[in-house]
Amino acid sequence: MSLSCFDFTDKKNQLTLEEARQALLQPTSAQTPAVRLPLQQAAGCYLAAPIIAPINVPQNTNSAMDGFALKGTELARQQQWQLIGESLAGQRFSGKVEAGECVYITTGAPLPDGTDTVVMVEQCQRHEKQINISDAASIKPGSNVRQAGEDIRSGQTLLPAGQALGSAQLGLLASLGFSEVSVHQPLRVAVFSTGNEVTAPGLPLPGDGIYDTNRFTLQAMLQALGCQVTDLGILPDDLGSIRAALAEARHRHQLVLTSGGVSMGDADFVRSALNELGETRFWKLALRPGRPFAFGHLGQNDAGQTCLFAGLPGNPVAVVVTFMLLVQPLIQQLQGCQQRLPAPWRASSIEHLKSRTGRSDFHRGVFSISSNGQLQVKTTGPQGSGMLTSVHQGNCLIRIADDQAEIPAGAPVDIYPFHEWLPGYRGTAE
Ligand SMILES: Nc1nc2c(c(=O)[nH]1)N[C@H]1C(S)=C(S)[C@@H](COP(=O)(O)OP(=O)(O)OC[C@H]3O[C@@H](n4cnc5c(N)ncnc54)[C@H](O)[C@@H]3O)O[C@H]1N2
Ligand code: MOO
Repeated sequence: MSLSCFDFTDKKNQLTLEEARQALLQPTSAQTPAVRLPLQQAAGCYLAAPIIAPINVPQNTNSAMDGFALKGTELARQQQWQLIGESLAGQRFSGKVEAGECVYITTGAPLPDGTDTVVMVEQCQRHEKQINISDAASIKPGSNVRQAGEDIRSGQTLLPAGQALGSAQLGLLASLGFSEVSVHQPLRVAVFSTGNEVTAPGLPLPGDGIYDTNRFTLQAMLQALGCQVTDLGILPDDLGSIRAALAEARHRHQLVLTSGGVSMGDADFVRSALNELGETRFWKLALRPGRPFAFGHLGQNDAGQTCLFAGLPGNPVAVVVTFMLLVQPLIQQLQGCQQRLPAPWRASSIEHLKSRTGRSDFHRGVFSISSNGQLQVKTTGPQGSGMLTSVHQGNCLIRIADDQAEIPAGAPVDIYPFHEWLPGYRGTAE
């Protein structure tokens, strides 16, 4: 559908999740530039260039155990060896080992010339310079040895451009000797909450107030995606204040997120401010929770770049769901992530689930493996979009698709596991 002729007042003409994703991702393919960061600051970032291994890992063929290094073919025909020296991790034995000789070796030390096998100390008896191995014939030549380059070969393309950097990848980079890495610049994202009732935690709660939840869920999710986040506090329901704050924020950020004030109420000014400063690309989704969701841009920032904008709904669960399904893929694309969105899993629904055709419902669910090994799912209970405990108690979203009015008990349903979809996910203690 053409977005320029999209009728925002037409209730039937809401974008499906897939249409919204397409609209979010296509026109905004520009990725953040490459920067070099120390490994300690690169967690969550995406590689700007492939990583080619400059060395073998391990560098040398070395011992996997503390023991005695010898020539493996000798094990079949003798039980005694002459100890001629030692090879320690960081201090190798530089001589050559001849027939009938062995060298004491510690884990990680390079194998001396003339040896290819390590026998663990537990399998040997030592008498001065003589080493006896009673059951030598049962030990396989080549045992307890790690070959040079067996993990990473010099010249190998180890990681592709666009790879997300987590603990394993940062460890691999360090193992190759890199102290810095070229990544796409973390996206600078500003976060506001809006609403006269919204109260900062730590302050007394007014009689008609509600504590601000969304700035904190949003910041945690953004940080887990490696973004550079600015917390810009809470804005009142006032067009002038919202417009001024957004106009200011666009100069130092590439993306601005707000929550609340994006629906149909008299105090919902976010879209008006968006239209005055820049443009609304789309608003309103066939999605629950998450129907009021505005996406567009706030005009250009100081560097002449367009500052993108997403106005998320106020309800705390709608914030998490729309972030997971829409904002996250946008951020990943902007930060240079090459990985595709994970495919949903198929699980059997334990419960009868109801929805309405023409929109996608996302319930919070708990998946598990049944006694006969089948993936099954049930909801967390009541599904109000203000009930954030449902996200804490769940481990997935259950999707009741646009063309489904119900899911009978026992029928298959798509689920979106939080460990793949919810940035910064931590499970319940159970
Ligand atoms: N006539 C209509 N009314 C509503 C519609 C609609 O389409 N037509 N949509 C409903 C849906 S669905 C949602 S979701 C909400 C979202 O509306 P807004 O984005 O304008 O959000 P608010 O009205 O400002 O707030 C909704 C709800 O969330 C609470 N809230 C807001 N910000 C925070 C925060 N930072 N932390 C915690 N809780 C927050 C707020 O107090 C409200 O209870 O609109 C429906 N109405
Ligand atoms: O669609 Mo609202 O986003 O139910 O919470």
